Formats: sequence, C-alpha cells, structure tokens
Amino acid sequence: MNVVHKTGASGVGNPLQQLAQYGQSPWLDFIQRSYTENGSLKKLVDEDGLKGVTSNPAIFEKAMGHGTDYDAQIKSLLASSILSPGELYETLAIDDIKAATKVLYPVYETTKGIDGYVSLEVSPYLAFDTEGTVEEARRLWKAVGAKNLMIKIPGTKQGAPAVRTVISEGLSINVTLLFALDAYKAVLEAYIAGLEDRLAKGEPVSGIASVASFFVSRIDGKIDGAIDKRVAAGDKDADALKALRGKVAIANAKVAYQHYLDVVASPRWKKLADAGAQPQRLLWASTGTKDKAYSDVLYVDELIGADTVNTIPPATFDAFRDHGTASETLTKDVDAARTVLAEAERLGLDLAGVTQTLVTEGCASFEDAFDALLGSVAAKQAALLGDTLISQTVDLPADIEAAYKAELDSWRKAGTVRKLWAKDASVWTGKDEGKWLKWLDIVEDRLGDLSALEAFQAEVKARGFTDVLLLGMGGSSLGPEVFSETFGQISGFPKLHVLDSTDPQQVVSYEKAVDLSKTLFIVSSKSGGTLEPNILKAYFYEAAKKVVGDKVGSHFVAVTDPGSHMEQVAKQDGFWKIFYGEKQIGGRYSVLSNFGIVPAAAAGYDVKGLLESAQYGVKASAASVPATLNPGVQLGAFMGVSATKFGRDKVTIIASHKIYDVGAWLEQLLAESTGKIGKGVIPFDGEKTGEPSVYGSDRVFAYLRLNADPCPKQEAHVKALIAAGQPVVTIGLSDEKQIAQVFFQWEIATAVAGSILGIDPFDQPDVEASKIETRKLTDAYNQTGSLPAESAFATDGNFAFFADAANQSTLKGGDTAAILKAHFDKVKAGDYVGILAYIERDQATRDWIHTLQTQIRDAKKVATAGQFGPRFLHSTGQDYKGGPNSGVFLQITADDIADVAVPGEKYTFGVVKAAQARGDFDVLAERGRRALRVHIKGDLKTGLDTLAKAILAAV
Ligand SMILES: O=P(O)(O)OC[C@H]1O[C@](O)(CO)[C@@H](O)[C@@H]1O
Ligand SMILES: O=C[C@H](O)[C@H](O)COP(=O)(O)O
Repeated sequence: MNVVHKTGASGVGNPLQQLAQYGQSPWLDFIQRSYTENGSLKKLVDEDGLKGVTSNPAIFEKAMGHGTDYDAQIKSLLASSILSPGELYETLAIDDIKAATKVLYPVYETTKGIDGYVSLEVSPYLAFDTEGTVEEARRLWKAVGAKNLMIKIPGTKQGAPAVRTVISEGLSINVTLLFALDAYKAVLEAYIAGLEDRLAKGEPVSGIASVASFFVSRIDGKIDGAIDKRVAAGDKDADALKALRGKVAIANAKVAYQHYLDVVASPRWKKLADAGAQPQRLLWASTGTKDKAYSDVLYVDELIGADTVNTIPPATFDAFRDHGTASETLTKDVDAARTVLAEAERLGLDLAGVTQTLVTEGCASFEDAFDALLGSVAAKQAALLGDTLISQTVDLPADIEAAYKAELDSWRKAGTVRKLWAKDASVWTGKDEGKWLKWLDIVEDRLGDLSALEAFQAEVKARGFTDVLLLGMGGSSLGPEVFSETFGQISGFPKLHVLDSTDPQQVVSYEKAVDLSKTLFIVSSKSGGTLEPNILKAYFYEAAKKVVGDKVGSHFVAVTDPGSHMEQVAKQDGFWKIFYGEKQIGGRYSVLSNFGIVPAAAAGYDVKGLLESAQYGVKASAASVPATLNPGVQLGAFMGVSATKFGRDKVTIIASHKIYDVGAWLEQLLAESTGKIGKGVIPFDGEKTGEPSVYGSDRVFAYLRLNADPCPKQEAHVKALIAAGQPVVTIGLSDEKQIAQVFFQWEIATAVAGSILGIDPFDQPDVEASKIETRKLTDAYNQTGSLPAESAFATDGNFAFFADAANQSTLKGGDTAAILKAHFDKVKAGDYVGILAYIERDQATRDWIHTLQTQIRDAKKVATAGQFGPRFLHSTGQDYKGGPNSGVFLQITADDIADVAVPGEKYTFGVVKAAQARGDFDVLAERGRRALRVHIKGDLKTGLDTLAKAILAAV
C-alpha cells in the first residue's frame, strides 16, 4: 500500500480527509503486524484521517499465513508454552489488535469514542451459535482489554441475539456479514434492545459503540453474474438486465441507510440518545471493486453520507486518495435506488435469495480462510517444534489416497474435529459417546496435579521397595506394561512387573520373581469389579501378609474409579493410598490418567516428561487443527477409509524393538473400540515382518519407528511394502518418551476411525457377554464343586478336541491332522487366524506363538494373531467376537501342573482360567465364529511342539 498524496501531506484536497466534511469516517480493512510496527498505520491516521481498522479471518490469513512477520513471536511463545495452533493464532491476533488499538487510541479520544476502533472477529465457526458467540465475545473483549476495541459478530439469525446480550453487557460491537435489509433491521433492533436492557438495569448507555457492516461489492458480484448468464443465454429482458449491472448493491445500501435515518429519528431512539447512546452507524464493507469494468473507487464514491463508515481495503484506499471524489452521494437518487431494486425484483434477480446465499457463503468462506490460517500456523508450529513432535507419513496407493483426502476434506468442511472436541455424540452414533471423552482433557488435568504424583514417586523411592507388582487387566495393565517394557528399571526405584493372568503357573512365577516383603502392590481396576484383579489382590494380600504381617495394607495402593468396590476393599484393608480414575474415561483410553501415570511414577519414570510429550500431541491434534492437517484425524481416516471403502480392515503393527510393546496396548484400543456389530478394524501385533508377497490386500500397516534406533530389517520390509503399494503409516519417535504422544494420537485416531465405521467406539458389548458366561461357570463351580461336564468330540494322543455342534459338523476325521486340516481349510483370502492360548505367558511361549503365527501367515497369506488368555479377553477378544466374522480361531487349553487356591473362594485360579476359556469359546460359537478348541494333556512344552508341527502340516 502506498502512502502517496495527490496534493501533499496537509490534507487539503485529499479526498480521504474530505470525507469528514460529509460525516463519513474512513476505516482500513486490513491489519498486519509489520504495517502497525513500522509506523505505516499511524501515518494513515496522521495524513489521511484514518479513523478505524477492521480485520476478518481472511485478512488475518493473508497477514499470518504468509511471510515471516510472526515467526519470531511464534518461536518465543513455543519456547515457553505448549500451545495449540488456535491458541497460538489467538495470542498473535490479540497482540496485533492491541497494537492497533494503541495507534488508534488518540482518534478514539479526540472523537470522544465515536471513532478510533479496531475490530476483532469472533471465530467464524461460531456464526450459527448464539451462546458460543457470546462467550467468545466476552473472552476476547477481556483479553484485548481496550476501550476502542469492537468485537465483530456475524449478523446471522443466531448472531443477532448474541449482539443484544453483549451490548447489554457494555461491549462495543461490529455486526458483520450483513447483506439483506431484513438482517440489517434485525441487528439494529438487537442493538437498540441491548441498550434498552441496560437502561432497564439502571446501567449507562454512553460509551458503547456499534457499527453494522453492510456488505456491498459481493452483492454486485452475484447479481452481475446472474445478469451476464441470462444475457449470454439470449434473455428477452437482456437490455433491462444489463442496465442493472453494478447498480443493485449500491441501491440496496442506500435503502438500508434510509431505514437507519428513520430509526434514529424515532421517539424510541431519541430516548436512548437523550441518555447518551450513540447510534449504530452503518459501515460499508466489501468496498473493494471486484469487477475491473467499474471504477476502482465505485463503492466509496457512491456511498458517502453522514454518520457512516466505509472500511476500505488498501488498494481502494490508495485509489480513493488518488482520484476519489468526496461528495454527499448516499442520500442522492434514493428513489432511483428503490426503482433499481423494484426492477431487479421484476426481472427475477432474486435479491433475497442472493443475500441469503451470500450469508451462507460468507460464513463458509471465512471458515475456509480460518482453516487455511490455522493450517499455516500449524505447519509453522510443526516446523519449529521439529522432533518434539512425533512425525507421521502416510503412504497410500492413488485410489486410497484420493478417498482419504476426500474424507479429511469432508471432516474439515463439516467441522467434525471441533464437534469431536466438543464431545458431541453425533460424531458417532448419537448415544452416550459424549460421556466417554474425558481422555481429551486428562493430560492437562494430570499436568495440573504433578506435585501429588511426584510426591508419591519420592515416597516410593524413600520406602526402598524393590518391586512394584501391578495387578490389573486390559486398560488397567497394558499401559503400565508398555512403560515397564520400554523404560525398564530406573536406578534407585523398584522394578515394575505387570500381572494380567489367572494362569496358576504365571501367578506363581510372578510371586517368585518379587521379594514380597519389599514389594509395592498396585491393584488397578477402573470398575473395581473385574474378577482377575480382585482375586489377584486376594492372593497377594494373603501372601504378603505372611511376610510383612498386619501392616500389609501399607504395601498396597489402589487405582480405581471413585465409588467402586475396589475403593471399598482398599479402605477396608488399610491400603497405603487410593488414586482415583475418571469415570468418564473407559479403560482402554485411560493410560494417560492415573491408571498409567501412577505405576509410572512408582517405577521412577519421568512423569512430567511423559505428560508434556503427550501434551504436545494433544495440541497437535487439537480442535483448532483442520482435519486435513490434524495428525490424529489423519491416522483415523487412514484406518477408517481403508476399512470401509477398500476392505482393508486389518491393521498390522510393526514397531521398533525398544518400543515393541506399544503394539499390545494398541491392540486393545483398536479392537475393543471398533470391533462390534460385525464392523471394525482388527489389529495384528506380533507377526514378524515379511516380504510383500505374504500379505493380502486386506491390510494396512502402522510402523512405529524409533528414529534413533530403527531396525534395518524392518526398514527394508516397510520400504518394500510401500513400493508394493500397501498402505503404510509411519510414525517416527525421536525418543522413547514420545510413546505418551503416540498414545494420545492413537486415541484420537481410534475415535475418528470409529466415527467413519459408524460405531460407538466407547462400549464393549461382546466382552461383557463372555464375562457373563464365565461368571455362570464359576458360580456353578462354587455351588457344585466342579465345572459343568464337557466332552471332547475327538481325542488323539495328548490332544482332546472341542467344538460346538455347528463347528463339529464341519471337522471331519478323528485324528489331529484331519481335524486341523479341516479347520484351517476354512481360511480363505481376507480371513485371519487367531491362536488363543490359555497358558502361562513367558518368553518361551511368546516365542512359540509368534513363530507359529508368522508361519501360518506365510503359508496361508492371511493375517494372524497369537494371543494369551485371559489377557486378550480384555483386548482383542471384543473384536474376535463382535467384529467382522473373518476369524478362524484355534483355542488352546492345557492341564495345569499345579493349581493355586484363591483365598476366600472355592474355585482356584485354574478353575477361573478354565471357566474363562469356556466362556470365551461359548460366545465365539454363539456368534457363529469358526472356532476349534484343543486341550493339551500332560507336558505342556511337548504338547505345544507337537501341536505346532501338526498345525504347520495342516496349513
Ligand atoms: O479396569 P477394569 O474395570 O478392571 O477393567 C479392565 C478391562 O476390562 C474391560 O472392561 C473389558 O475387557 C476393559 O475395557 C478394561 O480395560
Ligand atoms: O468488515 C469487513 C469485511 O470483512 C470486508 O469488508 C469484506 O470484504 P470482501 O468482500 O472484499 O472480502
């Protein structure tokens, strides 16, 4: 923008200065930091008689979204705080507005509060939200804290009542996006009513200012477009239509001004004026000429009149200074203006429809501009934060990429990310999903309670515990397990062990692995009613009591939701501490709440560092980050679109060795959240990476890569997968602590994928079903002393085979080879195989199962899962029963070499495990799954080896 005067700095002959003679105030429709800082804005005030400034989302997009004006401040803000792009934008915008209000303040003073205003618009996302607008207007008003601020509010149906409310509270308001006379009348009415509300409350009406921003050029843009089309089509009224080109917008504005004059002359207004009220002036907005055929000062020249404002874009400002004509025009030819409007109506130009469209388009285009602005702030932020943020790269074949991008764009346009953050259940099935979203806020909440967590950590250290034994299932155990597997033992702190099994051997192994006299037990159960943690607590409480005596309670800590059965137990048994969870967070979303953080603190991990890393992730996927750039949403769309549109519903997890256990946590999150009503994405962890040829076209791949220590073999495999056209998302971590960020990113992604799948990602109906079956069996045991009888449909050596009638009928032949062959022959392309083993989970059995699943995959070219019961029941079990019916399952049970009693119960751990396996199997069968159970008698190792060979022969 130039500051060149036609006739010198004195202002004599400067048309901009001359506007004052006609009662019009020129404002500038532009703001930019460098422009304010380098004195250019002040120069316009001094030399051109500039009297105000307006901004809008598109203007800020131009200012902030490009160039380097804001980089230094962004850098310094990011050095001291963890902010979302929305928070960052707002801080920058508020600073700009504050700086401009300082430059304009002398104008405010000399004009006694009539001019000198700087406008800041509420978020364009709130254009149809009265309450949201009111809240945001109050917040911004306070944040800027300048008398010469105007909050800009769209004059929509929902905006008008907001205007009345905030005017009644004494805020100065610029009502924007007015195109139609009726809308203008409504906001003028809202202004007057707001002032009357103040009078009624006995509050002053002086010192409050308002303008009604009536848009001009956009109307001609639309009407002229319609005219041109009709003329080109040979309309019979072509000449009459052509005569209206470039006339309708000005006529509309002139008629609006007549309404203003009528209102300010009314007795109703006089009363307010006598009390010191200022009229709500009409402000001509959108006054840059868009059609080059017209004068570049058309919408200034033609709209000059008393008590009005014209907010002029820079180029028009320069042009008007150079060759504008200041003269009273607004009240000229009003009858002609009315005739233009009548003529437009006669010719069917539908001004009402056009103005309505312009409101809708205006709101949408400000939203688009805001999205672009926030997107560029997000991109700048990501570049500056570098590897503080985990990286994410999505490699997709062209067809999936197109659908993925379209999905993200439709999320952006519909503002679905904001709805998700606003906990709006309509993002999913519209049931009670909104009540399960506290995990969105939990990181901030936990960061706010760091001192309590750190004090606990110091106490644990001071008490000299050697071990921490966590007893819990699923969401209460898998997060702590990731921490323990990733960070190991920290010097000076106890070693963290996680027990999530009812296998008697495993219970005993864990007991032997710790020094009971120096162990801190964490009993972890959100609901407090889950069978396993309750019986494990009973067992270890008794065991520890034998060693530490009556003060055993001081070795126990509970993590549970308020009011749970576990809370009562903890109180009754004198536990050292009780840490509470949030009822509005489901187990699998609880890792960043006390369920993950308390065990992490006990083990001496850097809780603050973990939470802060997570907080960077929270901000990177915040409501303000448009879907197209929002990593959590991108990840969710990657899975959701691949599953629903391309039949790629299997997420294969590949993780660097040091962070391998994230896969187990991820399995629960994805499977329990999405696998239901026959839909879902099915996670596969634990398969060794293979050549592209062993994978079908039913998969996507998630590669969690520790950038400092990638495995060359995994790297090569992933590269080959991408080259082969498999969909791959690569998530890069610069250090292990970033697993906390990974957790949050996948939580958002899972919620997003759930939305795309059209399910409720926060319930787990089929897990509940097998819990009920198990409970029936353990109750029966308590009554009768034995589990209900069952009979194998075939036995062969040390193997006994069980199946429901439907499956049995398909499994011909009496020997192991024939049965397994018949079972695995059912596997077809797009299916998966699940080996579900109710045996001790130790290194040897884990190696066994992972080798076996990989071998089956290579033979059958299908996805394979290798799971241990009862652990997986609280994880992938939901998907296996409730998700797509594409699983072929082999359940493995075995004799227990020794059983272990559960204190206070008739049943033993062995009985519980057996009941769990049967409950699981019954529900699989009931859901029509292809399932076979093999029971191994005698020595387990021999049985497993023989079984593996038989399976390999069968596949
Ligand atoms: O923490 P709780 O209530 O003991 O539940 C353990 C696990 O059981 C489930 O409720 C069902 O498997 C999981 O969602 C949960 O993580
Ligand atoms: O308040 C100002 C308006 O936002 C601006 O004048 C819109 O102008 P445009 O139609 O040129 O975008």
